[in-house]
Amino acid sequence: MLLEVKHLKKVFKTRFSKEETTALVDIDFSVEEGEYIAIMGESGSGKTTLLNILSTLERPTQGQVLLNGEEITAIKENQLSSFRRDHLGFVFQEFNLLDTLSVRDNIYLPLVLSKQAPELMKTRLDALAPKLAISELLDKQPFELSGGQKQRVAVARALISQPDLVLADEPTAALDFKNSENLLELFEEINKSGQTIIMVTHSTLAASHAKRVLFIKDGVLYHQLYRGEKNSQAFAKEITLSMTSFLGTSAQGEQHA
Ligand SMILES: Nc1ncnc2c1ncn2[C@@H]1O[C@H](COP(=O)(O)OP(=O)(O)OP(=O)(O)O)[C@@H](O)[C@H]1O
Repeated sequence: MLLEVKHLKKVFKTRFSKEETTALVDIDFSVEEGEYIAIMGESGSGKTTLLNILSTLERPTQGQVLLNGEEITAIKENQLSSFRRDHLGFVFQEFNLLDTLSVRDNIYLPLVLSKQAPELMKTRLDALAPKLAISELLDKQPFELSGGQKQRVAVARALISQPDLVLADEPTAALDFKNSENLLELFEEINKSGQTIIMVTHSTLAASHAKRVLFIKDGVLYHQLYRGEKNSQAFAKEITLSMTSFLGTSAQGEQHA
């Protein structure tokens, strides 16, 4: 099993008050290599907290996360950044590219930080750039790119270290419909080539491209759907029905996928 999430609980305590918020009550699931999972839930349901724990940015109050059998929730503070660099790839809503670096250097950054040889960086980028349609963009600066182009560069940066797991936080939220569709197709292709992906999203459309959707409510995983052989339109309908019946609301986010 690639990822095992065992009985995660997260309680936030505010420093100056006695108030506590239980963001995650008891979250338990596992992920096989090659899966593509979307995590959905209403605002405040605990999605970001869960993703932050999987990213090792946040520690759980109770429970464990194992990646390839290694307990990542127990990694020492001073080893966390190198762990993240070597094993995880991140794609964020706001791209998080550094404007002072060229596109190429942005993509190389995780490998520069882990002191990889320049030849290896070039070989990896030469293989990735055509797949992501960014070959023409490598010498530009991020501020010269459109949102869709920036997100493809961010995906290249996430993939260049050949991570065990790509974690994406609302990756289509800042994109228009067409660029969202392009990014979701790209994620599907990347997944087909073997990359495991976990994506948090409000968007039914985005989730409908995944192979499995986990629904979280009030810090509990209470439902999941498998796509199976369905196309994304049929799966989107099923997700909407689940959202409506289980969450008591209709799915959000259709305006920008
Ligand atoms: N650092 C923190 N300190 C205190 N409470 C927090 C903190 N982070 C999150 N929470 C609380 O934990 C609960 C879950 O928040 P979380 O951000 O995980 O939800 P979410 O599903 O990602 O929401 P959204 O979709 O709006 O991003 C909320 O009640 C939130 O207020």
